[in-house]
Amino acid sequence: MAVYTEIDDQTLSAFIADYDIGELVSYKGIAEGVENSNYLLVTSQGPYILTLYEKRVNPADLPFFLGLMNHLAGNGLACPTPVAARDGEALRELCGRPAAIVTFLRGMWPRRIQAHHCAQLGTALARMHLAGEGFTLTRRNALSVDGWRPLFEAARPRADEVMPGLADEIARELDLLEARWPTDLPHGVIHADAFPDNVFYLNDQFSGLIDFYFACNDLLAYDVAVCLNAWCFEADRSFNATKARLLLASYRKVRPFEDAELNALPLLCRGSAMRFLLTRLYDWLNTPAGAFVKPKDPMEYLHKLRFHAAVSGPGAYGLE
Ligand SMILES: Nc1ncnc2c1ncn2[C@@H]1O[C@H](COP(=O)(O)OP(=O)(O)OP(=O)(O)O)[C@@H](O)[C@H]1O
Ligand SMILES: N[C@@H](CCO)C(=O)O
Repeated sequence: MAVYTEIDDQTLSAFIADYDIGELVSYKGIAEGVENSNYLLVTSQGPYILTLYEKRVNPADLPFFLGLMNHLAGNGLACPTPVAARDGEALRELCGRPAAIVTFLRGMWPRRIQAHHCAQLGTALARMHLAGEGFTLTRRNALSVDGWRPLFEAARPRADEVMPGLADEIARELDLLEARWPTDLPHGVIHADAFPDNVFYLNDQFSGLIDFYFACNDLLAYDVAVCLNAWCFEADRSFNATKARLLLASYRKVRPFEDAELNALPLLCRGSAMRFLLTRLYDWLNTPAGAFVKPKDPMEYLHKLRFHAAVSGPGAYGLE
C-alpha cells in the first residue's frame, strides 16, 4: 500500500486548520499508487486528496505539477485542482515532506478496458494538449530518449537475469532509437503517464485525468504513443487495432495530426515501450524481496516494443 508517511489525527487537524476547507471528519490512506503517500480526507465540506511527496519526486518540480493542474482545470480540463491554504500557498509541508491538498475527482479507473474508454481517452488527451497551451512553466522530460541509456546502464549487468539476451536486445534497440528519434514534431505539455489507472470514468463517461507527476514538455504525439501502449494491448499480448483506431480517430478530431506525426508513430510507440521497459526493469532489479510495492512486469513492455519494431507503418494502428 502506498502510504509511506503515517500521519496522526492531531497533526492532520492542525494542518487543515490553515485552510478554508472545513474541519476534519475522517481520513484514510489510499492503497493504490506507488510513488507518493495519498490520503482521502473528508472534511465538513466534502472529500479532498492529500498527497505527501516522497523521495522520487523532485521538490523543485512541484510548482510545475501543481501550476499545470491549475492551468489545465482553468482551461476546462477535468482534473484535480490544488487547494491553497489561507496564506495563498498550495504547496506546503507536512511530517517533513512537501505536501498538497487537491480537489477530489469523482469516478473510477477502468479495470476492464473497452473500446469506448479508448475513444473517450483520445478526446481527453487531445483536449489536454490544447488546454496546456500558454502554460509558462516548463519541465524537460527526464525519461525521454536522453534518459534511457543511463537507466539501461544501471540495469544492464543484471538484465539477463530477467531474460537471457535481454541486455543485447535492449542495446540494439537503444542504438536505433537514439539514431532515429524525431525532434521536429509539434510539442507542448504532455501527461506522459496516462495509463488506465490515471483516467477516471463515471457511469462510462470520462470524468477526469489524475497523477500529473510525470508531466513535462515533449512531443505531443509521444503522449499518444504512451496511450497506444497502455490501452490497446490485450492480456494475451495481442494488439487491438480497433481500440487504437478509436483512440487515434477521436484524438485527431480535436487536435489533427500532421503527416509527420502519423509517420513517426511506430517509432514513438517503440520509444515509449522502451521507456516503460527500462523503468520497470530498473525497479524489478532494485526492489527488495518482500517490499511494500510489487514491481510491474518489464517483459510486458518488451513484447510491446517487439510489436512496434515489426510494424510496417502507421496503418498497423488501424488507420486508413
Ligand atoms: N484527485 C483525486 N480524486 C480522487 N481520487 C484520487 C485523486 N488523486 C488520487 N486519487 C486516488 O489515489 C490513487 C493514487 O493516486 P496516484 O495515481 O496519483 O498515486 P501516485 O502514487 O502518486 O502515482 P503512481 O500511479 O504513479 O504510482 C488513485 O488511484 C486514486 O484512487
Ligand atoms: N505507469 C507506469 C508506472 C508509473 O507511473 C508503469 O506502468 O510502468
